[in-house]
Amino acid sequence: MNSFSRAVRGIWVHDSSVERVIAPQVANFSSISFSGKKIEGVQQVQPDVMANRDMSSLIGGGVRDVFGEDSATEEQIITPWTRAVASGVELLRDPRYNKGTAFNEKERDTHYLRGLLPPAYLTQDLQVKRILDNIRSYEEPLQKYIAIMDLLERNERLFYKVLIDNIEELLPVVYTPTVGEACQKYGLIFQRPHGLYISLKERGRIQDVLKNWPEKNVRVIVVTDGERILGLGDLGVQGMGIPVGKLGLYVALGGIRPSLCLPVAIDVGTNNQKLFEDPYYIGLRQKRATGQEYDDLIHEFMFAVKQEYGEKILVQFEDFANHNAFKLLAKYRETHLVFNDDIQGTAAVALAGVLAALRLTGGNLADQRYVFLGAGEAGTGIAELIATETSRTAKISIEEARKKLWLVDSQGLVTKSRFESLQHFKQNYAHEHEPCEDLLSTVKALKPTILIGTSGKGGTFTKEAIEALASFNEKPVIFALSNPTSQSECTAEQAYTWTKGRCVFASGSPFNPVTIDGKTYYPGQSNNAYIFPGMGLGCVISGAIRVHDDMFLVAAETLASLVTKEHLKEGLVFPPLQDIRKISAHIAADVAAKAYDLGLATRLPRPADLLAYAESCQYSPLYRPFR
Ligand SMILES: O=C([O-])CC(=O)C(=O)O
Ligand SMILES: [Mg+2]
Repeated sequence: MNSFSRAVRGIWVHDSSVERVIAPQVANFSSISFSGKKIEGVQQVQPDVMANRDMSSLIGGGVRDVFGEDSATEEQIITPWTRAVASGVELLRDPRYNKGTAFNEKERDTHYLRGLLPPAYLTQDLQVKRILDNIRSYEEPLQKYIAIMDLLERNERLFYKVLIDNIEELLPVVYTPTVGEACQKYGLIFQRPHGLYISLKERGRIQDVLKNWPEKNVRVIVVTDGERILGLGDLGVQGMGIPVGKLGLYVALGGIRPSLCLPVAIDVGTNNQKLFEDPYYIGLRQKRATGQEYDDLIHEFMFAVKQEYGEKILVQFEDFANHNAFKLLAKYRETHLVFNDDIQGTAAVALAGVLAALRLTGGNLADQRYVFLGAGEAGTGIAELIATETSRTAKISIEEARKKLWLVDSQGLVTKSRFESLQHFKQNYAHEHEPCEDLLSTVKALKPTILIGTSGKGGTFTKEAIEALASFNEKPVIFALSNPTSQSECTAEQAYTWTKGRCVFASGSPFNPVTIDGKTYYPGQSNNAYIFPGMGLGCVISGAIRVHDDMFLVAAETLASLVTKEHLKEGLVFPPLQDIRKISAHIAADVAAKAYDLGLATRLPRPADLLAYAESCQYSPLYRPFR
């Protein structure tokens, strides 16, 4: 290495504020550009350079040998990672560091930006306002989605600032319902790729693929195989929109820093005929791999991520079809830090909603009778968490507690007589009863106090069923949880109208307030976005190595406890989303405390004030000054 490149190493040591990692994947790589100049002959950074990285990003004690160079044996392949200070046009094109018109005069000089930007200087706040004005000018939700995701590709901090400052307005754009439409048209609207695509073509070399991801210190992965995207079914690899959206919320709602997040779409094909016919489809055009071939790919992935990122990598399974979702969770919860958001996250948010609703309707968990329309991941996940909490608080057996919860699937009421033909995850809820062929007859026969929709099918809470529910409950609780809005079991307006304004209503996707006869009702949003960002932050700050069900129970209790009397007076059973970062910090602190109590936390010593610690770890999207 010549003296010039040694000098460059010295500069790296002193400047970590604008550092970035670049990935010279080409075999003959021999130069990098530095401050607009080409530097020849730089091949490999000494591992000790990494010691000068921003170590606060290694929350909870990450591994130092992040590039795996120290530990590599002579036969092992290493990737010649190197870093450079970004400047000039490259700085403007780097979304992590770009500030656009918010670069000040001094930064424009120091970083070779003169002339590359128009003369005006805008504050970040003014940029936020400008972006909002732009987004609001689009009529179609999908146009808004494209515009804001485009911002993420240009200027990451501005994207998160816009999102964090305007959560209530923008959540429906970056998340349900619009993200559903975005996934359906993902090929058409495809611009720059987000996240990591792992298809059957990468079989046998998934770890190498992970090495192509520019961040080495990943702590949270959201992964889907695209088979059951929201209530929209199989969208193949276009399900990528979901991990990208969910990780956006990990950052905006939870405060996990963006560089720690990795969205993954696993592509094993699709059984969606429409996608085969779509010329713009971006995935493999083959039927879904199943059985051993499927299991092997997932297994390789699960072990590659642990190999690459260590024991404390959190993997969130998202939008897998029922048959795989339960199986994968059962298989990997023993060996990895994993949870399934559709089973466990949805369950925690629904339990929180029920706990808060009981403060409005009176009674306790054990007094309730529940009917679920839909007996898949969400339905059985919620049922099991409610049964667990009921068993714990009422001091009855879990079997007794389960008897209060009834499932209705496409064949009607789940009963003992159907036991043999039931999928295993429904069997705990096959109670003795006469057959009921649909929701209406079930509601009439069982007289539930709480009705929960997890069917993935829109319009399935019929007027007759809701009116029947309202006929024997003063304040019926109705949760229509399926997503996106088109799949919601009923609308907020229908629920309030059919119950003459008496119901406590929440839905998975947002509905606007409804005014009937001069009275306004405020529907709640029972979406797992209340839980997973805080759950993830709690795992990361405690260095948890496994997710225990009690961590979801505590997350639900914490969320419910944050619902105030004032919220309840308005009929709200969830706290306002605009407070979500605080809510997430509370959930994170309590989840972390539970992880410590259970001996699952590795970040030692345990911080004395976990809430203050959680808040101090939250990512801020404010621009940082450059030299
Ligand atoms: O993404 C959402 O809005 C909630 C969720 O996990 C699902 O519906 O699959
Ligand atoms: Mg989901």
